[in-house]
Order: sequence, then C-alpha cells, then structure tokens
Amino acid sequence: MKQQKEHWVKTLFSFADPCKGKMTLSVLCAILSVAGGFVPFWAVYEILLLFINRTVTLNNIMFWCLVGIGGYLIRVICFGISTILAHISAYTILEGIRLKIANRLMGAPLGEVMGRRIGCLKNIIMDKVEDLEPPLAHMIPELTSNLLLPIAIFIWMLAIDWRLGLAVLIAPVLAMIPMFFLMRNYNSQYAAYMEANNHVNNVIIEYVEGIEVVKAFNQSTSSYEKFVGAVKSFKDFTLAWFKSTWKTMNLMMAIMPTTLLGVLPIGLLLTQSGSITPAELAMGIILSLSIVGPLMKATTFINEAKSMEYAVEAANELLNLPVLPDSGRIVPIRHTDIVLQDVSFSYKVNSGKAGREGGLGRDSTEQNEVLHDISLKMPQGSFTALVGPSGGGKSTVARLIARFWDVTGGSISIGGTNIKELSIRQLSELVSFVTQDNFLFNCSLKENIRLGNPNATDEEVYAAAKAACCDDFIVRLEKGYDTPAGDAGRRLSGGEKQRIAIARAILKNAPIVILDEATAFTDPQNEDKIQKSIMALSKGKTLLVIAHRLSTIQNADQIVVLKKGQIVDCGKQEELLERCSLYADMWQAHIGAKNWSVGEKKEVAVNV
Ligand SMILES: Nc1ncnc2c1ncn2[C@@H]1O[C@H](COP(=O)(O)OP(=O)(O)OP(=O)(O)O)[C@@H](O)[C@H]1O
Repeated sequence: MKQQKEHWVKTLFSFADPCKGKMTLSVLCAILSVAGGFVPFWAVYEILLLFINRTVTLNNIMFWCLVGIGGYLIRVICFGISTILAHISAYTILEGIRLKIANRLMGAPLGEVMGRRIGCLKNIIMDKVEDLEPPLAHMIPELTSNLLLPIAIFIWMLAIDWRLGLAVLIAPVLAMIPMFFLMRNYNSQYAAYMEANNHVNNVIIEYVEGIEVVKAFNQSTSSYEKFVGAVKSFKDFTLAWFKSTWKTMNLMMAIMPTTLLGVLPIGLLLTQSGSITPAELAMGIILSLSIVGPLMKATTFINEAKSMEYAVEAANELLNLPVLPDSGRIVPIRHTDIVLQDVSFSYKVNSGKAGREGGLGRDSTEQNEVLHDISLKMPQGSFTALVGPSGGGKSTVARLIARFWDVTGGSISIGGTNIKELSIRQLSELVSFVTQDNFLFNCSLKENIRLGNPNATDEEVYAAAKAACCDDFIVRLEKGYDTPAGDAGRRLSGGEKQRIAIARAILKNAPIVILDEATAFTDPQNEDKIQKSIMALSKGKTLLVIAHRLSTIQNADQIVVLKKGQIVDCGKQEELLERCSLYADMWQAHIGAKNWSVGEKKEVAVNV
C-alpha cells in the first residue's frame, strides 16, 4: 500500500517542538506590534479632532504626540522581539532538520547513501534547508502584521461608516482579477522553474565533481559549453516566465495601491451628506493609504511559501530514507566463519522518472537481481579471493557481508549467527572493509590512522603505520604524523593513501578483513609494499579479497569465480587453472599484461 504523503507544513512544524513557546511569543509580539502601529493613527485622529473642534492646546497636542510616539515605540520594540524570536525558531527548525537528516543518513543502509551524489546531498542539507530560513524567520512577524493590519484597518473603516469600509475594498478586489490570471498556472510554472533550477544545479555539480576527467580528456571546452548552456537556458526560462507575467503582475501592482480612488469620492459624498465628519474622512484617507504597503508585502509570501514547500520536500527525500534494521543485540561470537546461504540480491534502480527534486527521487524503483542463489563458506582464518569478469557481483557480495544493504533472499551468517541478528555496531567491529576509495578526514595523518581505534596510543599508531609500510613516507613530510590530511592528501599518491587506509584497518584489528580492489593503485614498485601491508593486516584473520590483479591472490585458500551473479567455480589456483576455462583465460590475460608491463621496465617477473 502506498504510504500517504505528509503535508509539507506538518513536516515543517514537526521540527518546531523545541521552539513552540518562542514561536507563540513571536506571534503575540507581532500582534502587539500591529496594535501599537495603530496608536499613531488614533493620535493623529484625535489631534485632527482638536483642530476641528477648536480645542487645541499645547498640552493636548503634546499628550497625543506622546501617545503616538508610545504606540510607535511599542510597534518597533514588539516587532524587533518578534523578529528575534522568529529567527531563533527558524534556526532551531533548520538545526533539527539537518540533525535528523544526518541521523537518517547514519541509520540508512550505507549503499543507499553511497548511491547518491555528494553534491546533491550537500545541496539538500545546506542550500535547500537554508532556503527555509528567510521565509520562516520573516513569515511570523511580517505576515502576521501584513495580514492583521489590513483586516484591522478594514474593521476600523467599517466602524466609521460601512460604506467607507467597502470603498477601501474596491482596489484590492479589482487587483484580485489580474491576480487570479497570474495564479492560474502558478503551480505548474513553479514546478517547471524548480526543474530548470535543479537541472542547472546538477550540471554545476557534474562540472565541479568531474573537473579532473574533463581536463584529462581535454573536454574543458565542451563541458564549459554544457555548463554555459544550462545557465543560459535557465536564464531564458526564468525570463520567459517573468515576461509572460509582466503585464498581469504590473496591472495588479498598479491597481492595488489605488485605494484612495474608492475612498476619496465615496468619503466626500458621505461627508457632504453628513454621514461622516471631516475628521473621519481625513482618518479614512490616512487609513486607506496605510493599507497598501502591507497588502503588497503579503503577496510576496505566496512565492516564499512555494519555495518552502519545495525545500521541505527535498529534505523529506532524505528524511524518508529507509532505515537499516538494527537488532541492537551483542551476540557472543565463538568463531568468524562467514557463510552465505542461497544469497540473492537486487538493487533498487531508479527507473528514470525523476523525483520532484530532479533526479534525486527514488520513488519509482525497479528490482534488478544481480546475485542469484550464492552459497559459499569462508572458514575462520582462511583467505578467500573473489574474481571474475567486471559486473559479475564481486563487490556486491563483499558489501552484503558488511551489510551495506540487506540480502533480498537467503542469509549471511558470521560464527553461525545471521548478521541481521548482530547489532550494527558489533558487525562493524567484526569487519574491516578497505576499498580503493580511501577517504582521509581533515585532521592529521596520525588521527586519520587512529580512526581505526580511537583508544590507540601514539606508539600503537606508529606501529600500525610501520606494519602498513607508510611510516617511511609519513616521516619524510615536514610535520610527519601531524601533517594535516588536507595538505598531505594533495601530495600523497594513490598507493600511499591506500597504505594509510590499511594502517587504519590494522589498528582496528577486526577478525574479518575485506579488501575490495584494495590493490587497485598498485604498480610494480608499490606492489611489494602493499602486499607486505596486507599481510600484516590479514595475519590470522578471515580474509576476503576482491582483486583484478590475480598475482596478488594466487596463494588464496580458495578462489571463487563469479560471473553474472553466479559462482562458476571455486578452488585453489592450480585446480582452477586445470578445470575452469574462465579462470585460466583470466590468468593468461593477467600474466600477459604483467609480463608486458614488467618487460617494459626490463625486469623479470619473479612471482608468477
Ligand atoms: N549501487 C548500485 N545500484 C544499482 N546497480 C548496481 C549498483 N552497484 C552495482 N550494480 C550492478 O550490480 C552488478 C554487479 O556489480 P558489482 O560492482 O558487484 O560487480 P563487480 O564484479 O564487483 O564489478 P567490477 O569488477 O567491475 O568492480 C552490475 O551489473 C552493476 O551494474
């Protein structure tokens, strides 16, 4: 059954709990501010009466001037307090949304998060959520006064004379006619505008994220042209939209402030007939002029409300990410045999129907089974290698063991316990996962290694670095282990970053080690060091390695050949060379490539 979508206002206000009191106070202050704003009008009216009734004295005038100033001060102070409280509430709501998104990203299956582009995530968490601040912070005080003030003025004018009250409505009602035409296609136009906006955003993100490839393949010109094209078409779209609304918008803006055109003639007629006094006419004129500003401002909130709706819906996409069920249980594990029993797995694939946020949506998904009934045992302390053609499902198997996602069929167990039964924390303590994407955090290299075990002493960090063969290049850096990873990251080679990641995993000392293409950056000079560091990492561990460089896994206890999501064969290198033609072909291709590469350097391959 399809889940009923929550209204965006409800979602937004679900984050307002911690600041409900402040928001209520903000509204009260806004109302007080509106009330205070009337006092000067009242004072002017009284002063007019003094003149008309010829009862003017300096004291009288001073009194009403002070009353007017007092009212004005109340208006300004209350408005200020209301704005401050509204800003505090707005930032509290923004904080709540961002924290909940971060929380959800942590609780979601890792694969779900990693399948999204960093730029798009940043765009939602920072930019879209930030879009909520101006309307949230200004809507409470300003919209309250901009709506209440005209209503109060209308009531006041009705109190003077109902015909004068109706006269003040003539202009706003007439302005509603072009406004109606303006709003007819507003929703669809705004949706198209947001789509165009998202397209530009995506192109910009792609341009920045892919700048390395763009330059490497000399695509600067065409990429820049795509970028310029997207920016230009966005400009053309917005201009076309504004042009199509210019006439009606200007007509509305021209009619709205003409309240005097109704109030003046009707007021004069009423004065002539004696229905209202000249003082009341003067008051009516002043009031009818002061209704215009707030009404005009109130219309701008239509746009702001729409932008809030889209921002909340974008945030909702991350807030509604699925959560990986966490048993929270610590189960005693007596051994670390890994068993895959009839495992099948399907990726949820976006069928291409973009979500409202342009390509980020995951609503329309299709199942795409990439593993079919895989059964495999990796005994404790053994070395298993997964090999096979690209796209065969090797990384998927590794990620399922680390529970990036849950299997869609069958089960995976460690030490006889289904990994779903283990708490996520326990599983992460059991498994070290090293990939070729070695992320270094923006702290020192020492702290980056210490991430493997926050309680490790400096000596333990240095020992792990030595075991991973990274000590020699780290000590050569100006600040050694204290070099910030941001500075070092630019100077470190892929292989060096790889070894830092391995040092981190050595320090973590988990009983299961998974290396997914961890030797990807290996060159003949580097290979020896990486091999040594991997040996240090995997000593006595249950080791699963995915490698295209077959020479690095030829000594595995078992080599599993995967093709199109199924196990083709499994055995030792010699057995596979004899009976598995796919493996034998891969081995021949690898030796050819390796001999060629080594021969290029006039060296002899000793280990193949
Ligand atoms: N996040 C994902 N969403 C959808 N499909 C995916 C995802 N990751 C992988 N696939 C698909 O699953 C299949 C198996 O991919 P996987 O990365 O496991 O293969 P592999 O054997 O590790 O490939 P390679 O050797 O090229 O790394 C492929 O068809 C791939 O397109």
